[in-house]
Amino acid sequence: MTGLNALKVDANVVVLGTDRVGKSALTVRFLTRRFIGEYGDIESIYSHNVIVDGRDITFNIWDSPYCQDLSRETTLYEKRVQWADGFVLVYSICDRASFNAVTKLIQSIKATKDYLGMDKVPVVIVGNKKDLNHRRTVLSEEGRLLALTTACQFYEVTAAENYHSIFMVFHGLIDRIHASKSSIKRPAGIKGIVKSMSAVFTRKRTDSL
Ligand SMILES: Nc1nc2c(ncn2[C@@H]2O[C@H](COP(=O)(O)OP(=O)(O)OP(=O)(O)O)[C@@H](O)[C@H]2O)c(=O)[nH]1
Repeated sequence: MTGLNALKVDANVVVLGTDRVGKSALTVRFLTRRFIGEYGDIESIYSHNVIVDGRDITFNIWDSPYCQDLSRETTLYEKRVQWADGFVLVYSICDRASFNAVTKLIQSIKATKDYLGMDKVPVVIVGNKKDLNHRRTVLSEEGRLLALTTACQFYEVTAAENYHSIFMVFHGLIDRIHASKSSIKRPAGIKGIVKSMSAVFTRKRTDSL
């Protein structure tokens, strides 16, 4: 059973970014492989099951609208940070302000995690709307540098045109979530305590022979 459980991964992912950067487009593209032009202002949590390399992965994806004043919605914001195993932070390559907002979000996620005494959380930075290269105001190098200095992953994508790169975003994140979950040492349950106690006594008995 342990072997089977090791192949099951549950991942809570929060998608954040300023308005109109393509958060819903990206989420829906990953869930359905489709691009639907307009999505409305709905805050939703989607559940999506995929099997990759024999691993059964359940993504719970929280697509949430942006609130400029993070302090105004502190409780909800903290709730998201507590709930999340990982973040997808989206900006548009044609919108400098959305890129600056991602920089602020990284700092505020880190600060909230520290404040709540929680472990570091995996973050993927996504520059969307790569198809609008002629209107680009944020260089790829800037995204890459931000990721490098904040220990995040980085992708540039076009949610409007491409499924594969969106797939890479979520699967890159799941690998990191999996790694960070397996590195957390869980406190031994009662079974673990009984096991280690009996190991000590068995050793003693053998030692005294
Ligand atoms: N050209 C282009 N347009 C895109 C792309 N992704 C999304 N869009 C468009 O950008 C607009 C905003 O997309 P949404 O997915 O609604 O963005 P959002 O971040 O969820 O927006 P809010 O609901 O305001 O938070 C829509 O008109 C989309 O059709 C892309 O890769 N390329």
